[in-house]
Amino acid sequence: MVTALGAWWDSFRCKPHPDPAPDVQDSSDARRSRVALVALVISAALSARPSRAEPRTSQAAAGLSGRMKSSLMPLGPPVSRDRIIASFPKWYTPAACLQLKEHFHGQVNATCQRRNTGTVGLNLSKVVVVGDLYVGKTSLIHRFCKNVFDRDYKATIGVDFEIERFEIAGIPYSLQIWDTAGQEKFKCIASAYYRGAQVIITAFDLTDMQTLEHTRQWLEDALRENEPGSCFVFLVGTKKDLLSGAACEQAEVEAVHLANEMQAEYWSVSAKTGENVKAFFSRVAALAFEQSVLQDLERRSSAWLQEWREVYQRLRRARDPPAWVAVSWDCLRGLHTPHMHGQRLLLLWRGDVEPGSCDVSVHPLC
Ligand SMILES: Nc1nc2c(ncn2[C@@H]2O[C@H](COP(=O)(O)OP(=O)(O)OP(=O)(O)O)[C@@H](O)[C@H]2O)c(=O)[nH]1
Repeated sequence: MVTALGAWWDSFRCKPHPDPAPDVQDSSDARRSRVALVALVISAALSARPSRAEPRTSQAAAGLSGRMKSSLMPLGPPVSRDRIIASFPKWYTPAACLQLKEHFHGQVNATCQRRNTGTVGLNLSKVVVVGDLYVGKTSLIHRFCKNVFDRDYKATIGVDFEIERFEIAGIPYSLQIWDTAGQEKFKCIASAYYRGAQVIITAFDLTDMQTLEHTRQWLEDALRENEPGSCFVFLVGTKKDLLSGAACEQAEVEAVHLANEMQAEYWSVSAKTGENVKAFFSRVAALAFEQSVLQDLERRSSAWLQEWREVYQRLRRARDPPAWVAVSWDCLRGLHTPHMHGQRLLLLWRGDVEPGSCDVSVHPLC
């Protein structure tokens, strides 16, 4: 049935429809003669089929069944426990943070619970770490990704990157973390990798306030390669373990001031002791994830609205409106809109549900 609907939809979309005659019996007649109610039955096939990979149990995943869930799960081992983010990680200081919310956006929560996140452009965010040489960029990344600390300095040549997997609100998500060289002679190589960053981390050494000043230039260079307003910016003071509490607080006052100027979120960390490192990257991941989901929802909602408008216009003009119309799965969410009342039709099939992964049937009730 799905194939038949798909074929019909192709013909409905591709072939020109006759223009409406002035006295054409349009959908209002259809409305009078037959109010069609449609019931969708999405069959138990959803839950009956075995999943490809058993996901890690999490709150959001627990209520979901079978095929749809598994199609969103990555292949490979489950993410480690400390990469599972169920609630929104907190800021370091409210004096310089990107947002004060303690929960995921309502729409993001709802989308994740339905497992209705898209797949394109959502599963991975690019993070670029910049700053002077020797401030501790590589050490910060290695502490987080490998849980190691090397006291010997080895300069980064050009760039390097790590991919770190998370599960956020039940959805698999990864950060691609780019470590760039701080040495001037490698700057032109590194800057070629700034493009497409969703997050820019500007690092400085808390024991060397000159490196804080230089973060302005690093940020400017990184932003130049990206769309205005498209990146989250973090300012990170490293080597916290080398300062007394009072000295750290003093350095932070200056750093927070600059962070506000840069519209950045501020964090103090130590790669040596690991202090704040996980919390920091969890915050980065959660903010990037939330933004990706919201952007994806926006993209998709404009796509389905466009599609629905097109279908609706054609139906209004059609001499002999079809009994069934195939529209995208996302259009289902528009069914309760006033546009739909009295339409004798409906729907359902969308390309990104795997063919055969669920049975969908439509029952006109009267
Ligand atoms: N005590 C202490 N030392 C640190 C910390 N982070 C980094 N270091 C040391 O600082 C030095 C420089 O660290 P790197 O991570 O290599 O610095 P980098 O910013 O990546 O340097 P480039 O690759 O040249 O840009 C190394 O000797 C590290 O061991 C820290 O949190 N505490």
